Amino acid sequence: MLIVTAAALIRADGLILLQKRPEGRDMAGLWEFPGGKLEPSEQAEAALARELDEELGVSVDPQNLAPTCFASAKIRDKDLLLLLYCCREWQGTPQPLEGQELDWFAVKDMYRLPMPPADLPLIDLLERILRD
Ligand SMILES: Nc1nc2c([nH]c(=O)n2[C@@H]2O[C@H](COP(=O)(O)OP(=O)(O)OP(=O)(O)O)[C@@H](O)[C@H]2O)c(=O)[nH]1
Repeated sequence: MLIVTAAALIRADGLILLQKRPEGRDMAGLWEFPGGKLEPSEQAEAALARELDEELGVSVDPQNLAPTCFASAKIRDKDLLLLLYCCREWQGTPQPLEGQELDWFAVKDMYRLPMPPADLPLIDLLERILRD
């Protein structure tokens, strides 16, 4: 089972940061939430804070990562568990440190973006959670 943590970084105006997977990588061209796989015996929030630092150069206190929703999917015969956290407080301005494109989106605009199949149920859940 592959466990992946991902973050919806939510700006004061409500827009959420997504990154576009660069050419040459698996699922290139798809927009995804920043994050990545857990390393062996790594704690989930610590892993996500590490990924956000590596990918975007932002510093996040794991306490500011709010568990929000999850999705499970099969990717090339591997079972993936995708854990989505919301985060409204971080230090630094997100930078595309891995050659990815970055942009901010309203949740309702994510439906028309090409995203990994595992993310589709997350958008729906996220929209409902942020509305309530
Ligand atoms: N970060 C992130 N990964 C996602 C999302 N949706 C989704 O299916 N994934 C998948 O979860 C896995 C995350 O792995 P990763 O980012 O650590 O690794 P990678 O495939 O980019 O590269 P790597 O294996 O060389 O480290 C990838 O297979 C990715 O396609 C998402 O919204 N955010």
